[in-house]
Amino acid sequence: MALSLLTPPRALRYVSASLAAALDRALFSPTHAFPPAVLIELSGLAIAQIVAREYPRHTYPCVLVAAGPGNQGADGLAAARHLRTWGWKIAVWGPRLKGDSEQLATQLSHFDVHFLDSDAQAFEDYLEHADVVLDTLFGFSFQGPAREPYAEILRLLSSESRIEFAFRRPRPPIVSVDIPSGWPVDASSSSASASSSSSSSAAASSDGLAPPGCFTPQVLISLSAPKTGVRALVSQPSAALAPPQQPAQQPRAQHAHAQQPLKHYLAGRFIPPALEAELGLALPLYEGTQGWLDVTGWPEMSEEEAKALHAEAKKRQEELEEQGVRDAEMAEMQAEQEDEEAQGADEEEDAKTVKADA
Ligand SMILES: NC(=O)C1=CN([C@@H]2O[C@H](COP(=O)(O)OP(=O)(O)OC[C@H]3O[C@@H](n4cnc5c(N)ncnc54)[C@H](O)[C@@H]3O)[C@@H](O)[C@H]2O)[C@H](O)CC1
Repeated sequence: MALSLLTPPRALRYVSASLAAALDRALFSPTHAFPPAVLIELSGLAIAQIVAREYPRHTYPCVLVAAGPGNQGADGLAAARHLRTWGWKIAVWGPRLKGDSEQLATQLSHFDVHFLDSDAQAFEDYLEHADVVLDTLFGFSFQGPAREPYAEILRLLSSESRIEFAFRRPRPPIVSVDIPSGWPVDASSSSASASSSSSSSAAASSDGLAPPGCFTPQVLISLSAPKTGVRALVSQPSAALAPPQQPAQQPRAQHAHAQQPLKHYLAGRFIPPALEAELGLALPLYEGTQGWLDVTGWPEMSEEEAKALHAEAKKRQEELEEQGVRDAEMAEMQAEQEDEEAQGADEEEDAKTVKADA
């Protein structure tokens, strides 16, 4: 099959948790030299832009950010800072922030952000005020089942656990990053085979997509590449019917989130081409200057397409490297030629001076 990298298929290649972790390690390594804080900022900016696009401030003025203990929590805090500077009201629930997250929390403390107490009750109380929940609890390093205090937050977010609050405002829509928190990061092609990673005694979710005891988000933002654990969620038939480029803008009070088709975005436009080729990621092309891409309804890439893209990416990389070597050789030859010319001019000048002196 003849495929050109200029027109990659509108299809997605899923990665396992171990491949996602290998990608992170490579990006952070001296070879690629990305400090985690830089990638967290880039991810945070894209996440904030997507939240702003899907949930405009006039209708969804208050965002509750659930920040986990790892880098995903830091992504959420970076997004929170951007959203705050753009005018959203922000509350953060994040009981164990360390490293980059601690620094981001310090930054946020100067932006009039409301930090909730670390108990689950504080989170539950604030759910009544929030218009959107940004779920940045766990990313690809999650290994279920969730431990407290996170397990209780996941229970609060799962629709079935909200029945007792039916007389209150409906649960706000949830934006999840990489993997809805609580879901297994690695899964086969069917949601039925996804093992419970949260409350093992909970019933299956009402939409049949989420593993038992887990919630289904309205928006999913995959960073770098979608993880195998979201296959079933992303490929649900209603997702394919979602009109592209149309944000979900119903007022919060009427937000029938359970019926909303999932919006799926890809962000993380920072993967060096050589690394993409090396890991066989077969990433789609981003548009213009945007750091995110709406991939709602995109099907899974076939093995054949992935192999063809991988081969082409490798070939292109080799060509770039060869071109680089040729450019370097040309530059060296040019520099040598200039040196020789300069030396010749000096000798000519010296000869003239000697002649004049004589
Ligand atoms: N290349 C990229 O796309 C980038 C993605 N980024 C984001 O980073 C996360 C992955 O970050 P990492 O720190 O490796 O892991 P997590 O955020 O998933 O959290 C690990 C953290 O959670 C604890 N933990 C794990 N399982 C449990 C559990 N069952 N109960 C309680 N706690 C648990 C664990 O101990 C750690 O403390 C990725 O998803 C992206 O969101 C970066 O921005 C960089 C680039």
